[in-house]
Amino acid sequence: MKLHKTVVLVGMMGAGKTAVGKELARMLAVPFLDSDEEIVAAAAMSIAEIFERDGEAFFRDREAEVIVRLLRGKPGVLSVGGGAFLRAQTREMISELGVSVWLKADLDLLWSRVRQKPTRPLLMTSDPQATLAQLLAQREPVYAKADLVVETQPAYAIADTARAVLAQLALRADVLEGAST
Ligand SMILES: Nc1ncnc2c1ncn2[C@@H]1O[C@H](COP(=O)(O)OP(=O)(O)O)[C@@H](O)[C@H]1O
Ligand SMILES: O=C(O)C1=C[C@@H](OP(=O)(O)O)[C@@H](O)[C@H](O)C1
Ligand SMILES: [Mg+2]
Repeated sequence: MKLHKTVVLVGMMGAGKTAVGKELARMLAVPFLDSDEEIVAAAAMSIAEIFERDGEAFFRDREAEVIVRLLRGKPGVLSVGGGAFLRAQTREMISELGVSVWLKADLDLLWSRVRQKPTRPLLMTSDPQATLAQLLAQREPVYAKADLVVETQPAYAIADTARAVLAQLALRADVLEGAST
């Protein structure tokens, strides 16, 4: 298999972008990149600490820069933070240099995943479940602009979802050559 463009996984917090992206990169034998991990490593601070010290706008600017830098590298799998695709300029860069895949999940599944880890600053509210629901409603129309959509299901293991993404990519000869799925 030969990957011609970086595959960018977009979607809500808890959709599994980071977990599925790692597995997909392994299946494709290409590098795995995660914009959050890059920002955390460069800042030597957690995402929550960056939000607290420098604010969300600062984080969003760093996120946009990191994504463009990673897109210019050799093709791989790039999982971005849930808010990254909201920025029009970032969407344009992704559509120019990569292929976007929306990992779509419903509220119950997202909540079951994110409630276990209090690491996401946007959910540090008095009612994080309601906040998640609001963000999902606001963002779904934007995620729908992605090139491809893969629905994640509660019964799917990480590898099952990665295989579902691979099957979508295999339909696009301009993205992935020689897939036998
Ligand atoms: N079938 C599955 N698919 C994706 N993630 C899963 C699955 N089962 C459990 N998870 C877990 O859900 C959590 C959220 O996934 P993560 O990859 O961090 O999402 P995101 O990067 O989209 O916020 C992680 O702890 C991940 O391991
Ligand atoms: O949805 C968002 O705005 C965010 C999602 C997070 O990444 P994940 O989507 O990987 O959880 C992280 O970038 C930050 O907490 C903001
Ligand atoms: Mg992630």
